[in-house]
Amino acid sequence: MKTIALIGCGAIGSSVLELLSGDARLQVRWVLVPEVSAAIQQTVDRLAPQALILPALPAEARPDLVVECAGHSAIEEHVLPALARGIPAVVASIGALSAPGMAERVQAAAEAGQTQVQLLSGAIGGIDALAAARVGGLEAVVYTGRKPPQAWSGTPAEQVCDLAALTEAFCIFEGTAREAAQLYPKNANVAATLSLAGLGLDKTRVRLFADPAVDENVHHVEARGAFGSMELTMRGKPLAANPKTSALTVYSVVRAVLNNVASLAI
Ligand SMILES: NC(=O)C1=CN([C@@H]2O[C@H](COP(=O)(O)OP(=O)(O)OC[C@H]3O[C@@H](n4cnc5c(N)ncnc54)[C@H](OP(=O)(O)O)[C@@H]3O)[C@@H](O)[C@H]2O)C=CC1
Ligand SMILES: O=C([O-])CC(=O)C(=O)O
Repeated sequence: MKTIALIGCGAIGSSVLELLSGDARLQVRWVLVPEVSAAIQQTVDRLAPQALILPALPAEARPDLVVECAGHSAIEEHVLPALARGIPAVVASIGALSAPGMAERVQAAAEAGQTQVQLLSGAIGGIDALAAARVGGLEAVVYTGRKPPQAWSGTPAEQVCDLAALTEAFCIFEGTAREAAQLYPKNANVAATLSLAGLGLDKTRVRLFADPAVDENVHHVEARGAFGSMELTMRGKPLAANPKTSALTVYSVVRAVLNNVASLAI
């Protein structure tokens, strides 16, 4: 049986616990969160009663896999130390790698621990195709993210428009994937993922829209290069517990965990 340390127990983490509970091939033994709320305690009691809820992984703990679904700060706080100790990790908060030097630090920690960090595809598809296309050479990758106005609450979008009063789509951001990931840490992880798979954080063009006409998180990707071209639209249903986050992100985390314990991985 493989043991897991889950980092974060919010909209994604609690749904991941739900979907993994009862699988005899694995056990979530640690849930790492800054503070234990009553809601988290109840969720863990119900879905992973054997798990310890802690602010950090104890020095003697040795999970087979660390699963991050917490937020950008969790990379520095939990993922880097785990990798350096030789514990493999799967990561959802990919935008964290847009901070200066962070992608290099993550790689160096995995090398020091002789292990591997897997950047999850999360809410977007086509990462396999884009990463393969990069081998032949890419010319352009453009990402457009479109979410309902309330998904942008508490973000810098509030400084450029009145979200509640929008009657048509409003472009809240245009720039590079690096800038998008820094400005919108809870909404532009997909932009970072596409750029790390493809043309890089500084050459991937990004536009973000608050759009009252949509009730899904719509991700559109256009890429061209030596391979030919691709165009992809994902219409992700948001999680009820967090409208910023698409349900597919949960399934992507679960897929990665199950691939770790399966005899046949896909
Ligand atoms: N790759 C992708 O496609 C996507 C990636 N994401 C990433 O996943 C993250 C989580 O999303 P979601 O579950 O919807 O967010 P929520 O806000 O619902 O949950 C976040 C959880 O993580 C905890 N947390 C925050 N910071 C830390 C930390 N440093 N260490 C441990 N736990 C921490 C929070 O605790 P508390 O409430 O006490 O702060 C909370 O339990 C997003 O912030 C984003 O970075 C999200 C969507 C798509
Ligand atoms: O879940 C989504 O639709 C995408 C998202 O929040 C992100 O890219 O950070």
